[in-house]
Amino acid sequence: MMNISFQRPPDPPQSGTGPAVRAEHLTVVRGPRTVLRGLGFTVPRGRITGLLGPSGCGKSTLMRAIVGTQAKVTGTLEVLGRPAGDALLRSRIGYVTQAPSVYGDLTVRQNLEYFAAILDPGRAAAARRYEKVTGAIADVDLTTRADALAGNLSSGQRSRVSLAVALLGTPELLVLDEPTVGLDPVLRRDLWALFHTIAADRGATLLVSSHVMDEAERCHSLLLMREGEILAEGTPDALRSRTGAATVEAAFLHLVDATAAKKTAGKETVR
Ligand SMILES: Nc1ncnc2c1ncn2[C@@H]1O[C@H](COP(=O)(O)OP(=O)(O)OP(=O)(O)O)[C@@H](O)[C@H]1O
Repeated sequence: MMNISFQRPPDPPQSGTGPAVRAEHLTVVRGPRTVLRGLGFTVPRGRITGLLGPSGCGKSTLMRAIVGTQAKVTGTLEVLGRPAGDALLRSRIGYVTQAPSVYGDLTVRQNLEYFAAILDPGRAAAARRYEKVTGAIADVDLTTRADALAGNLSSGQRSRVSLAVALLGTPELLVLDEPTVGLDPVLRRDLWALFHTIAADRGATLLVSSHVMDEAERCHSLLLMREGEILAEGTPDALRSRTGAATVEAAFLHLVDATAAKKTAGKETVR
């Protein structure tokens, strides 16, 4: 278990200039479907932004577009001041997919050493790599399991190995696709505390997706998504007060109803 206690999100220092991510008229087509439709939003730097919405609404597709691995993206998508997918962004972004990308037949340390050698190759860098790997393992609280085979870890522990890999490059932007899915409440709390430590200590920007609305309260700002569209963006407090709702989940439902009513009214006017 990670040795960090959770507190209400402090405001970390802002780093860089301009938003970490800026989208305008962002559209993504997958197969025969338009999965994201004309999105416009920003992700502030140095903060934790939650990308929340029900399963299938397009969160993973949006994250893939941001990290530059999604085809058929049109519109404007700027990441850390450059066009998404720009080669210069590769070392500045850490991306953890839903399926932990670790080698089950290597130990935790060997997994990290493998990726560290890609990022920082050569004998001369061996001491630096050792320090980075040891630090990343400690960051995700897996020091006591460093010599365990990744294939023998729980799914939550494997997710944390993936996160440690993403931390190796000291990324400015960390994109985490549903990192807490399937974790017990204690691990979930500890992982969120780790996200806050990363944002506060490194000034990193975190974009974290979840389909669980109660994770909203752990974020500095939110993007609420549904059916390929952004319903709203802002702080949890702002979203609650804008909708008069007591919780972000209630605010989400309010926005869903309001959007549906607007669409119906639009259709009636067109007829
Ligand atoms: N390769 C594909 N071809 C066509 N449609 C796809 C493809 N992959 C995903 N989709 C569709 O795109 C939509 C968005 O999927 P996406 O994985 O981005 O959603 P999500 O919000 O991340 O879902 P979850 O929370 O379940 O991971 C879904 O309706 C899905 O069926």
